[in-house]
Amino acid sequence: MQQQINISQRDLSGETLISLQNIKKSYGSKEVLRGINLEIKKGDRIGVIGTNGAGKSTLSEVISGIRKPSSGNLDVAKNTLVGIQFQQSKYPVGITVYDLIKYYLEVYHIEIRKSELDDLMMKYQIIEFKNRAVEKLSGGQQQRVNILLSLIHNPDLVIFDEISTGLDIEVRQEIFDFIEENVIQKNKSLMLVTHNMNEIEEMCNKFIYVDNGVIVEEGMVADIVAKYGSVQNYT
Ligand SMILES: Nc1ncnc2c1ncn2[C@@H]1O[C@H](COP(=O)(O)OP(=O)(O)OP(=O)(O)O)[C@@H](O)[C@H]1O
Repeated sequence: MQQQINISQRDLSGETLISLQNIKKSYGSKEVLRGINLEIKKGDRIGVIGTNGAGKSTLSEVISGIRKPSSGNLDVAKNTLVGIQFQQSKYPVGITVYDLIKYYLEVYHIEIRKSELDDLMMKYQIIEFKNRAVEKLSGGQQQRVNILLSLIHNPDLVIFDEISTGLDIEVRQEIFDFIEENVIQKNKSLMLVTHNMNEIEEMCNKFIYVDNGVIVEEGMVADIVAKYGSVQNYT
């Protein structure tokens, strides 16, 4: 049977950036998303919780537009820019950090002064290895590059998938401060896929709990904290 997929960029009502209705995604015969309904509004910071294999990364990839759903409706408000930091990234062999960043700047037509770019690379603590090939970096160094690239075009919605993997405490704090300043304080939207409940409490105002390809619970982080003392106690 032919499944119906509708993906459209259009004017959405109010503050809605992205709307998913009955989104399903299968890999072969395996149905990984089984009917997701979700509305992402301007300023929403949604923590995505769930067990391994629940479908969280697949959902992130569908929302970012990089993976096509098998069926359902995906509406994106006109001119919405999305950024995504993947859990695992592979770049062309031999390309340097600096050339990769310059490539992203060109693709998004972003004009930035050399001094600004140096400041940014300093903040992410990647300046010292900017001329090294990306595949030669450590996991944490690559993660810093991935996070920088997910935010470089100043997206309306940014999706982080296990953002803290490989980051030491000091770099993590720098990056979280940058996100606070450039995403949270600017009332932009974010989705944070994580197994770390403290991160959800720190960065998110909403949460969804994904189990076996469906959202089984959703609500406000403040309500969870009021009821259970912390998000940690809720899960
Ligand atoms: N490209 C793919 N081809 C086939 N199966 C896939 C593919 N990507 C993911 N899967 C399968 O889909 C299911 C959901 O995977 P997904 O990565 O979306 O879950 P997740 O909730 O993000 O898991 P985790 O917490 O372990 O990262 C898993 O069983 C996974 O093996």
